[in-house]
Amino acid sequence: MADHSGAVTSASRRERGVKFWRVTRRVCQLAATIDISFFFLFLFLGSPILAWINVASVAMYTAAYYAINRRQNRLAIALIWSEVIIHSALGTLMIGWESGFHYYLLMFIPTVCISSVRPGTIISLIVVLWGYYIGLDILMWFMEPFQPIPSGALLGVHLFNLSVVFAMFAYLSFFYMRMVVSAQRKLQRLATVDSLTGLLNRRHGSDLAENEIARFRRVGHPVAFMLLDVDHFKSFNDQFGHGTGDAILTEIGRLIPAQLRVQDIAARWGGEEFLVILPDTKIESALASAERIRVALRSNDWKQATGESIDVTISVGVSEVCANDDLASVISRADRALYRGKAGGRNRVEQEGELQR
Ligand SMILES: Nc1nc2c(ncn2[C@@H]2O[C@H](COP(=O)(O)OP(=O)(O)OP(=O)(O)O)[C@@H](O)[C@H]2O)c(=O)[nH]1
Repeated sequence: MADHSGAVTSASRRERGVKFWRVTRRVCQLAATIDISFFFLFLFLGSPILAWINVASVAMYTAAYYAINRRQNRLAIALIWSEVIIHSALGTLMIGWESGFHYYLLMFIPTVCISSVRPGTIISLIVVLWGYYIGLDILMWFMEPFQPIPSGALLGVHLFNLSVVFAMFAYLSFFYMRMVVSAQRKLQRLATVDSLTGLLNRRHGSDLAENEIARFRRVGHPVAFMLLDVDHFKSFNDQFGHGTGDAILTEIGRLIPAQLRVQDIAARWGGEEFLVILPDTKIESALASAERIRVALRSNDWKQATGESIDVTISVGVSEVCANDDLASVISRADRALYRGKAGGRNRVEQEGELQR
């Protein structure tokens, strides 16, 4: 089987990138809105310089927003970094460390970590940020702010800045958590599901089959197995092409579970071979299920599913787990029954040991 892991990794990286830029665009909108409210607040407080700094900030966030829309991502990042670095420094220098403008610098830590840059770059950026933050802190120990505002207003600005940074941290953490959970789900799906049929893949099917055999040993509830194989499948490939062959397998992946109970487990076992595990099922009921599947395939509208006027049939071998069975032995009995079905003319269900139909 071809190794698609490289393609999968780059696809998930691309998707992570798309989400990252979507969030960054939202952050630009939010930051611009906050800066507009700061403009009016500082005008009200009689600090026109600080008010006009916020106008410049709104312009930078708007430019960054449109840069992301035009996929000029480097420009967008440069604008956002510059805005936060300059604005937090100017706010601190003008009205003091207590203004809390420096908290915005801390936002870079999660932002840098969830962007797609290399670990070495992340560490360097965080070290530079740390130096800048500490430098600003030390500077403010030795100098008075250029344009102090009344202490009540200073407290208000401090609390507002602190709250915004809290909210942004929460938002980024939530976004990151959602990204991790969705990546985990995708990986789990890739590791357990057959991409063509949507059924479980062989490895996961084997694991669940082993579990059922272990459960049989523990509690003694019956477990039945079916091996299903498409008849003359090669001829469909040869006559109509691999695409039609794939469409047949996909349709079978839809038809088999439709005939099963929720607790039954269907897996793609090989190319055109499927395994069904029926927990709490004696062989008689398993034969009835197998027969239902056989009839459902036989009477399916294959023209609609594949675009070709074809008849698709399957042969099925059924076995039931007995004492001292392992996966190999119970599958091998189903396989022998399946082989008898093929030898007996195909399109039939066979039980281990004796002829069923
Ligand atoms: N289109 C398609 N073909 C597959 C896939 N996996 C396996 N095959 C083909 O399935 C065919 C299986 O052929 P055979 O093992 O000879 O079996 P058959 O033609 O079904 O004959 P019987 O089982 O004896 O009825 C081979 O030609 C494989 O190339 C797949 O994912 N897609």
